[in-house]
Amino acid sequence: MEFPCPLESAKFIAAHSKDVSVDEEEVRRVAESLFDKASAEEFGLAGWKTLHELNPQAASEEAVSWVFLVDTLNFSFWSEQEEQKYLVKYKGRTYSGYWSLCAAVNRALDDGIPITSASYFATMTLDQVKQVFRSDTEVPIPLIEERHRVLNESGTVLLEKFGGSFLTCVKKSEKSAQKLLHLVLENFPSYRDEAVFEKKKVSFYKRAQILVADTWSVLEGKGDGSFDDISTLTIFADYRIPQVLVHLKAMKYSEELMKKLREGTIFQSGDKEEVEIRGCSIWCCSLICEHLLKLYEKKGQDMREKINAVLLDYHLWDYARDHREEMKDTPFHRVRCIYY
Ligand SMILES: Nc1nc2c(c(CN[C@H]3C=C[C@H](O)[C@@H]3O)cn2[C@@H]2O[C@H](COP(=O)(O)O)[C@@H](O)[C@H]2O)c(=O)[nH]1
Repeated sequence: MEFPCPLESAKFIAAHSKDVSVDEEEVRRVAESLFDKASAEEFGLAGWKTLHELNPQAASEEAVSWVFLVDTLNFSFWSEQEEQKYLVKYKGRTYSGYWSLCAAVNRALDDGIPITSASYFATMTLDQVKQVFRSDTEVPIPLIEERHRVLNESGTVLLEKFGGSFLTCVKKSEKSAQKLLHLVLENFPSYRDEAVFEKKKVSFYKRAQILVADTWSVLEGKGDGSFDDISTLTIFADYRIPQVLVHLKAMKYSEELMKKLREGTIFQSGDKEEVEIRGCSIWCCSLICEHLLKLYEKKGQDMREKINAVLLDYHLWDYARDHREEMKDTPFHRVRCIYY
């Protein structure tokens, strides 16, 4: 099975894109604005645990299983109306979007449901999935049937090929992020996030790459998670990163695309506009990373251990979370799919 490289795909898409463009001047400005932040503690790997209370704080096999379960379901949390959305209350706080998924998982674990165990989610019924991911509003979690299907599929593969444990799959990657990425793509079909653009097969692999990144983070970059090639991953092309890149002016949409987005058009996975938005986002962030490293080099600092697409992505994603209000006039693209 052959898997296109997401970075090469992104370069090709950006070179042929009609409705989305990367502004090199603004990319440079964004890199400069990130310069001081990039050397701060919370920009680093430790932020994954210290900044987010719902993430596992351990680096155990159970914590790795939590990451696998969550990233298998890490897609499509946006709601048609901002005020009518899926929410989950957990330990006195109300969570939305991606964090509502994590809250529901932790709520299930507290209730004694072994939701992170492959032998459980391989044979979960639709009703059990509805119960575990029940909403605290009238709005259910989107794509519940697809979530049920990918849970059963992924759990079955884990049991059949990796003894029920994702850590076994991680160990087979022999501390290579690229090897783990390919093991995930070969074995778990729901992670094969690909499209055809200008007659060429292209890839984004958003969930597969974030699974590798979150595994690196939960293992704190140590032991089985000390991937020496982690910087070969790209950012994860979801629907928030493009929104924040446009907000920061590093990426631009044509008038007609902006109009469609403002109208709330729902695109299909693989549509030309969707592919251009996702490919240009990956390409734009690889340029921001490049500029950031150059800025540090000029200062005689080698930051290759500290700056990579994963940490830039985490930072931009958290930024988008913390700047919802300022970003409300910048639309995000809407696709209902299991890839992001
Ligand atoms: N590019 C990128 N996309 C990410 C994440 C995460 C969560 N990762 C965090 C978890 C632990 C670490 O601290 C990471 O920071 C979720 N998503 C995607 O966002 C969308 C949900 O957005 P909203 O509706 O606003 O919650 C949806 O497509 C989901 O798949 C990320 O990190 N990068």
